[in-house]
Amino acid sequence: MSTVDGSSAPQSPAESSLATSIFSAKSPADSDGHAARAAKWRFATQVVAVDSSDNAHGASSVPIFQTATFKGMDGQYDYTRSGNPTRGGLESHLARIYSAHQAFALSTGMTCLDVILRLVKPGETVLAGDDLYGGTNRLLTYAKSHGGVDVRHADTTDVAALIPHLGKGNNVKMVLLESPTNPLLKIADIQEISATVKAAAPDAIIVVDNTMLSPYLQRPLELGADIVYDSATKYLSGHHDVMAGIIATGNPQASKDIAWLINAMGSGLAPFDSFLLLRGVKTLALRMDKQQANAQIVANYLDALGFKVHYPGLKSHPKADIHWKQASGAGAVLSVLTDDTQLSERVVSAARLWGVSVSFGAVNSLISMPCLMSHASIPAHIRAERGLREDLIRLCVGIEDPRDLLDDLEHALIVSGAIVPNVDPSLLPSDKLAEVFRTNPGQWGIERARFFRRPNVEALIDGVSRGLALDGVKTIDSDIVVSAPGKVILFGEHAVVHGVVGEQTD
Ligand SMILES: N[C@@H](CCSC[C@H](N)C(=O)O)C(=O)O
Repeated sequence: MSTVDGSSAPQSPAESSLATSIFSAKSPADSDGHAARAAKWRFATQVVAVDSSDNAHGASSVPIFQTATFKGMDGQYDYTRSGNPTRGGLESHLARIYSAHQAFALSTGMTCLDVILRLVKPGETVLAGDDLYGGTNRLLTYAKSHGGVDVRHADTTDVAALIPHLGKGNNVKMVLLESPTNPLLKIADIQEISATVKAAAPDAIIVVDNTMLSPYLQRPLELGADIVYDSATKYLSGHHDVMAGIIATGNPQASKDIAWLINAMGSGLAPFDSFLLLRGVKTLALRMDKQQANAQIVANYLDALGFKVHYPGLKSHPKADIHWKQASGAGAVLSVLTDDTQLSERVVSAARLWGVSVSFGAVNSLISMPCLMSHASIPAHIRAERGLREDLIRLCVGIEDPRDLLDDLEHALIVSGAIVPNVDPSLLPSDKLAEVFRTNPGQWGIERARFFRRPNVEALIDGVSRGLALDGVKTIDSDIVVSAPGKVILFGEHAVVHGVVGEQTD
């Protein structure tokens, strides 16, 4: 048969019986045991293998049904607030990767928490951790002041600390956990807490905010949680180009309640955002592997310099054993203390490749000061009570070349005065130390300085890539009092920096 241009080349797709057999757009028949084999696919395969068969034309990507309404009275869909095929395709995919009874896509992580908190009635109690995201704390505070819910906070790294709150009189209806926590990377034993709570308060719901690790690294539904939620703005989407949240439920009752609330409240994710999120989810495993390898390198580097680093991938983490019992990776968020708030502000303002921004989980690395940004909504006296220090810096590691990340971070540490390169004060008589600072214009406002011999970055990277834990280089702390002419002005959540930071003179 000749084609439009007169050539005799066969049409594509070929007009043959083959088109009705092996090229069928429908998913392969189960007669060949495909479903059983697919059930064994590993996570990195599952996230990519999106079932897009539920569409009229066999589109290999789930189509965007950018519509608010659907015609007729007896179809599967009538109104996108109640359901939409694009969002449905995303939710079916997410239910598979969470191994959930059902999954729901919402507009943000906080929308997820708002929906979940509505399962708690006035007079009932929510027991939450004492290190948790600022927005979570804000919403819990509102539920208490305006919803009549009794909200209590306890140290979830210590299961025994929860028990006094679980007595019948306390009417605990929900226990809300993060692990690792944002931003102190504290670890809660999800399985032990679930078992302890269910024994003391059988009707209580265990809810886990799993945003810091995603279902790739931690699966709370398999550890006893009833409901898991993620800010999908973070690792699930991975590119900071969509706001979204995911609720995954572990049982039919939770699914029924959550589905009812989302429809009633209209908090379902829009069709185009559902398409963007589904697109991002496909590379979750690939991105997270690279991001957490980079995070381990950065954590080892800062640990080697003698900084106090919070990261479950470090042997020094107090609850690393609990973490590795329930998670398969350390994640890509770490936090570090400089012992000096103004010094931390200078470090953050001197970073260039590390973007000064809230949020985490994207392919580009971010640096922030939680007390001024993501956790600014927690009152200062409560931050202090909870050990959330003003000088804390949070690092959210992306997929860049780790050498560039370390170069940029080290530059910021040097020009801010946090570290002094290649100076070993044990070789200098004490009266020479002040001279060292006077000749290093970046050494402004430092009450303490760390001297270090720069770790061998290539060895550091090679070590992490070969799974070796590197011992840190020795550092020497010296207490030096130096005048502090530098100024850094920060407004609210964003570091708006005005300051003059001297150039490092070699
Ligand atoms: N202005 C926002 C700050 C968002 S913080 C986002 C993310 N959860 C993080 O931890 O960085 C607010 O006030 O919530």
